[in-house]
Amino acid sequence: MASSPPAPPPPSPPDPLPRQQQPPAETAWARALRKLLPAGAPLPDEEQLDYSFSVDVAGPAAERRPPPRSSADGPPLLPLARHRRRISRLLRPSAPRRLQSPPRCEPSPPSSSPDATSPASSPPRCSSSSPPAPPPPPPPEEPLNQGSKRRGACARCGKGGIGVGILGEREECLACGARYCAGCVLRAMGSMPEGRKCVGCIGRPVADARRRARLGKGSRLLARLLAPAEVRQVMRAERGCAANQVRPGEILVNCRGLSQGELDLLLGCAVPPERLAAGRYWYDKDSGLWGKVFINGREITKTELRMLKLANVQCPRNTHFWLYDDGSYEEEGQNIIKGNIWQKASTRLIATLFSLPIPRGLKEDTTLYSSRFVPEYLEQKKVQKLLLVGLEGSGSSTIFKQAKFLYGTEFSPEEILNLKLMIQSNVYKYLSTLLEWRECFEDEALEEEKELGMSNHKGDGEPKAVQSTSSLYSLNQRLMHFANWLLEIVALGNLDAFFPAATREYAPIVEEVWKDPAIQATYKRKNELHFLPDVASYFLDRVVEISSNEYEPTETDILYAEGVNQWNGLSTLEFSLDDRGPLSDSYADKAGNPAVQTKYQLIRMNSKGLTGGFKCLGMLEDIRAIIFCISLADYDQTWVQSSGEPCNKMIASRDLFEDVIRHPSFEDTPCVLLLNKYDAFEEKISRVPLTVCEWFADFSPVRPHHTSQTSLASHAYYYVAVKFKDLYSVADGRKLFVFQTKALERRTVDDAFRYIREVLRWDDVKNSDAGYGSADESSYSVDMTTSPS
Ligand SMILES: Nc1nc2c(ncn2[C@@H]2O[C@H](COP(=O)(O)OP(=O)(O)OP(=O)(O)O)[C@@H](O)[C@H]2O)c(=O)[nH]1
Ligand SMILES: [Mg+2]
Repeated sequence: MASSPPAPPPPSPPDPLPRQQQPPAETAWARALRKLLPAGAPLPDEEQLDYSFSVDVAGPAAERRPPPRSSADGPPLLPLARHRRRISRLLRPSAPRRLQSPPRCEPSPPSSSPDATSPASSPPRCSSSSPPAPPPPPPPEEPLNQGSKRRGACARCGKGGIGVGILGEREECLACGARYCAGCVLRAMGSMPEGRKCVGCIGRPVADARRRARLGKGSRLLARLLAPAEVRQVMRAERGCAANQVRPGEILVNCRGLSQGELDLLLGCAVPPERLAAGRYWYDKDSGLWGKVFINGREITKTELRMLKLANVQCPRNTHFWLYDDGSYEEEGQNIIKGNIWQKASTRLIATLFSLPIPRGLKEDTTLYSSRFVPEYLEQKKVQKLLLVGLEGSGSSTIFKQAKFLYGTEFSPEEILNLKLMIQSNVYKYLSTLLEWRECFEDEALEEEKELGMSNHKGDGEPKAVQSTSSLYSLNQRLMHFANWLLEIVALGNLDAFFPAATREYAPIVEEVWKDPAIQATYKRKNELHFLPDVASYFLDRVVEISSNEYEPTETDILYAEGVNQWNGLSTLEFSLDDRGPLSDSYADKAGNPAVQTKYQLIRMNSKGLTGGFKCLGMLEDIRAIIFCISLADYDQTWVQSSGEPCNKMIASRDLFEDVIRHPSFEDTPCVLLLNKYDAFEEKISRVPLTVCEWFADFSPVRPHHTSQTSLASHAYYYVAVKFKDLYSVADGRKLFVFQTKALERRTVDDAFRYIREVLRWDDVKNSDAGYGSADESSYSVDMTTSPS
């Protein structure tokens, strides 16, 4: 898909003929019939015509989609962008009331009558204020003469089809494989209660493996025809409906078909296989591995291969391994143990993330390691593992990257390439956020103008002035085309399929959109734009440069890029803090003995990796400290929970924090809370009161007149820190260590790690019963101004 993206501006469906320009129906029938009959033969009466055969008529498209209406008539009938705009509004609690006024286009509930753009059985669509009368519901339609049609022809209307886009796209029935053009797909598939199936195929299974792989994945054609919310509904139905699930007899395990009970058991287990497809499987009871695949004489799956690569197992093609139940492996017949795939905790963690099984009791049976080869884990005893977590956008990856820069580990070419690709595709995410907000602001401006016009004409008896259709936030038509196309791709979650492969091609138009006065006016209101990171303009300003093939991210680019790698789940970094970097030369601490170098392993896990009941956390052994990162500037931001409900982002962070610290694996693990983005917090606090976050509702600083912004920020910072400390200690009197960072400033990150080192020393002393910890805990705070205790 990425290799052949559509050229911008995206093809819009060809404008249908206005009703009055259509040829009369009789003429069209007559012309079509004349082609079929011998020359000179008389035409039969209309009553004798067989209406079921397909005729290539230019007119019907006009019935499906009415001609574009002028603004005076009201909004167009199916403006996908309007749906998106409402989503943005949902996420914008501070939206002015007038924005909540009756939307111009509401998705109607499934039972409501359809509008003129769709047949009666099509999914709920946009209703207009005065929809034309709906056509009678069409009978279920079977694909016509499929066999006799040309390859790629529409199964309903024959060759060309009506409304086929420039791309000539087709939508395929998942059950029978009949393909329909844009003009016919909704007629042939109706309301798609089981997803993309002809009406006649409803209830039939999806047997073909290729089609099964497409279940629940959107298509461009559908995105053009339906609103994003409708597409999501269809995709949900496609994935979830009973008829589309794999049948037990189709799953052959060790040559035997499963029973319904066995299948239920499989799907209901703790780690059910995702996208289970029909086929022959094997299951190896000893190793716990299963798949279609050659370990212990069997070929392994792609995911397992990926996992083995991450575990640094060299897997050249056609190599045959023998894997023992303790995880050690050798090449078949060689009798030399090459390693142990479960040896590293990180491998076990990765396996969990991939939902792969891990042999039980491995932890207890330490003799397993020593019996075969010299264990690396003995080395790990010296390594202090630090788990770095935080909600998305909190700055944890920036802290991780700063540590990498600070403590001397270079980014590998592969990592840099990953970052490059990430930067390139992020530009499109930033632009799409701006485009969504532009729509909101445009509507807001037009509504305001309308209200103003109405109040000006109140009582003067004059007819209402014609409402303007453009505002400061309006884009020209060409850029609008691109904007709509981009937003549709984003709404479908298909962005990664298009970008960054297509970035070079689109860079000039992205630059044009970014520089357009409408987008610049939108960006000026960046304080209102949720989901737009501060770094958006930094990258958008250089979109042409960063989209080129030759682009090499600079150190600042790497730092500003959101994330560590594309996969962005788990990253590890080993370092030694006592190694003096250039920044720490001036550091006052001379107490540490440079000869004793403690090694640290920083394990950064993003919040997505924490999903699934936090089971991954249990896989992490010997975590010496948790570093939880929170963005202070999030107190007025909105976050969308996994349930789809919007909530305050600080509260979402608090909930994640609680989940992590209350995890049984970390009962005795010290925790350091990094309150990050203090720079942004300082700038924001005088503009937006801290009390907008309901958790901070009782924040009432004593504010003498001369109180500066800085001291207000520091008051607020202490208040937030104490809130978290109270939360932490409430259960069992544990002490939370808090430190303030501005992750973009390297020195603050260096200070944070040195503070963490002090915390670990304090914890060691406390645990060794030397009475050190009880003496004076706060003496281990590096700086009272940053570390409230
Ligand atoms: N102003 C400011 N911006 C920061 C700070 N720390 C990080 N950022 C920016 O905030 C954005 C998000 O930071 P990340 O480090 O990617 O956040 P994260 O926690 O890793 O988020 P995910 O990678 O999405 O899980 C990036 O654009 C950073 O450049 C800070 O201290 N101040
Ligand atoms: Mg990030």
